Amino acid sequence: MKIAIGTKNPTKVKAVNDAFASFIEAEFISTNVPSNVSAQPLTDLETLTGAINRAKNALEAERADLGVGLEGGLIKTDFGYFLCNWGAIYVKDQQPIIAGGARIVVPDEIGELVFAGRELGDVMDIYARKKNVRHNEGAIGIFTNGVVDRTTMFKELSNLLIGQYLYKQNV
Ligand SMILES: O=P(O)(O)OP(=O)(O)OP(=O)(O)OC[C@H]1O[C@@H](n2cnc3c(O)ncnc32)[C@H](O)[C@@H]1O
Ligand SMILES: [Mg+2]
Repeated sequence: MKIAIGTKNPTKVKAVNDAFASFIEAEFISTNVPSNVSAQPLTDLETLTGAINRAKNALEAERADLGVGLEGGLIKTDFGYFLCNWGAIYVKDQQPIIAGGARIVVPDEIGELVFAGRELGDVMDIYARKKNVRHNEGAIGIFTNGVVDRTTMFKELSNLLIGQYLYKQNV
């Protein structure tokens, strides 16, 4: 089976490889495809739509059997700004399989900059005085003191995806 992952971000690619390879034998290809939503999604619906679009676009771009999309966003609630993450598996002519990832609060100053138009990845680099946080521990890694990094978070999300995929194979 050929699996196309709609990103070149190493945290996402490693997460999907690690999670899926425990359960199915496949050739994994990572491919840069559009999410067809903004670079910085600001609602759950926009983030989820980005994940589904990436999965579908990856499948089509690579003529794969299965496409995977993972998307990160930031949402505003009455209790502050939260990281949000969504993922999708797309198989041709089937309803996408979807799953949500971890969400934690980030400081208001971060949320305000992102809602004013900045990308979270760029804001995090300035805030943490680091380079390329998005390809490493991620905002989630910074704000959990390294306990849960971006790869670990996306791996758990990928487990929710592959688990549902396997369940559906048997019904
Ligand atoms: O190459 P892609 O797959 O697009 O990877 P990305 O790091 O840009 O990730 P997303 O597009 O899924 O995330 C949307 C935006 O939110 C940022 N972002 C989301 N979660 C993050 C995190 O945990 N740490 C740092 N930046 C994050 C990210 O850098 C983008 O600006
Ligand atoms: Mg991006």
